[in-house]
Amino acid sequence: MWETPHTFNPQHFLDGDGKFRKREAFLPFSAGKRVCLGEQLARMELFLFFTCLLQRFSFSAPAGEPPTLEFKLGATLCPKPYRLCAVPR
Ligand code: HEM
Repeated sequence: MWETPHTFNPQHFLDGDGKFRKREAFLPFSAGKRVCLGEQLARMELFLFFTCLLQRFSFSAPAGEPPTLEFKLGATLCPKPYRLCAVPR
């Protein structure tokens, strides 16, 4: 389904021209009868939340602490604790 499932790879969502492409395998809000009723609200909130943050801060990994895709297994796959630098722009 995903070309490189264990790697951070934005190309999963980009076509040959670098434009966004929708992938049927991406189902954060589920599908069918039990699809999330709050999807549209959540999408608007996420857009506003991350736009505000990205307009105000530059984010980066602390020196010598590269980001990792390791996770804790539970009801969902939860990222392990990590540190992030948020520098006002
Ligand atoms: C990033 C935010 C959200 C994600 C990733 C998300 C994801 C999901 C998923 C995967 C389901 C299906 C669960 C299942 O299969 O049983 C679900 C169901 C549901 N979600 Fe969300 N959700 C989000 C935000 C919201 C918000 C903001 C609301 C309401 C204001 C909401 C209301 C609901 C309701 C009512 C259901 C049950 C639908 C049903 O079973 O008929 N969700 N959500």
